[in-house]
Amino acid sequence: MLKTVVNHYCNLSLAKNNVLTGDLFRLLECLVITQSQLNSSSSISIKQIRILLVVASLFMMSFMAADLPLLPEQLHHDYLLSRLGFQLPIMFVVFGLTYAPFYSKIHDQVLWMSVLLITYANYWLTIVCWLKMQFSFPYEGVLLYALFATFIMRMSFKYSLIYVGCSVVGFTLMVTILPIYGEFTAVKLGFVMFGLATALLGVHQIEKTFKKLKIVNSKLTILSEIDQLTGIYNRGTFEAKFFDMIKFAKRTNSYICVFIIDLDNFKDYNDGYGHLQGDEVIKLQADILNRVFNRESDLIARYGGEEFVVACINQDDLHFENLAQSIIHHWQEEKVPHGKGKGGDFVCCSIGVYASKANRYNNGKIMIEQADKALYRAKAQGRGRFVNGSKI
Ligand SMILES: Nc1nc2c(ncn2[C@@H]2O[C@H](COP(=O)(O)OP(=O)(O)OP(=O)(O)O)[C@@H](O)[C@H]2O)c(=O)[nH]1
Repeated sequence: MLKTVVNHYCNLSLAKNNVLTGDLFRLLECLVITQSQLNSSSSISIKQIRILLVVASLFMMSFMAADLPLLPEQLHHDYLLSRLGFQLPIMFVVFGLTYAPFYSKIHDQVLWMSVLLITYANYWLTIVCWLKMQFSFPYEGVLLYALFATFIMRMSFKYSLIYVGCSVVGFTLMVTILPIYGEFTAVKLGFVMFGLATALLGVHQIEKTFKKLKIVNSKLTILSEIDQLTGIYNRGTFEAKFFDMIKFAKRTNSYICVFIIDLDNFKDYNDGYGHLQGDEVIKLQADILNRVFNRESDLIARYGGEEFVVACINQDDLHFENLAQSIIHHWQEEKVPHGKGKGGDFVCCSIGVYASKANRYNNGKIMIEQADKALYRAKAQGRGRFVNGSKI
């Protein structure tokens, strides 16, 4: 793809027959476009912005080496003044601004203002070159700056529109008031307008695609993290978040409590009432857990089938048993009939609890194993109860 774009642009450059900045300019244009296409799916970081500013400054300096031998000597002073006295310092100022803590909030505004100033410094140079020596300074810089700012530096569509508008107005006034490009004025004006409009369209397309990607991405995240039946976390998400909880508990010397909750005689319930009705009971279990564990830090997940897991963090281990009792109590209040099975009259669950301070000997895996053993005991003791594994 890079090869196709380069070929296309090199052919264009030959056709245009503009000499001052030469093929280097065109090659950079190609790279700018290709790079933008490749990078369009991610947003730009402050570190990348700094690197790009350095790259842009280096390119600008290399253009000077290419441009100066082709310019009449009488224009060297103005050329250097525009590049070294104005354009480069603007880039240094932007570079410095990136260190401000609020920079990411003003990136778009800083970008469009600085690129517009650089563009107008180029217009000033073009006018001076014409007035002093009737020298037609090429217009490619206008396109190059626009492409760099919009695609590579990721100016938003709104600011790209403002920038392109201001840039086109300035260029149009300049080439219509002064006959810098003579009989080619209309062609060059058309080329600049078409080039900038293309850039604008490209930014619009990228932004649109980006928005769609974000929506799809958030949907995918929900699908991969959440259990579809109950709307609570799935096992994978629980394990990832539980790992973070353990680290936090170690740092703050807090207690962590793991509850493993399993519906009693659920096979019988399914056999008697059907799978769809069984699903409703599973949803109710999730609902009860949401009611009992309502702190932001509580982790509630469906561990698999009719088994659930909850992890919570606390400064002491006193109230964990109350929470387990509260789950049983909620089921007793719900009075969901279980008459068709060999279990009790109403649906209930068994719970294994394990509370401990997290440390080297008591990591997440061990805590879950201990809670699981406690659950096994609760089942063996007759179901519809909890067993505190930390007290065994
Ligand atoms: N309706 C429904 N049933 C499920 C789902 N996932 C697992 N099950 C059922 O849950 C039942 C679990 O049965 P068992 O593991 O034998 O346990 P149990 O009958 O609850 O007995 P105890 O755990 O010993 O009290 C099986 O019949 C599974 O088919 C689900 O998503 N929906």
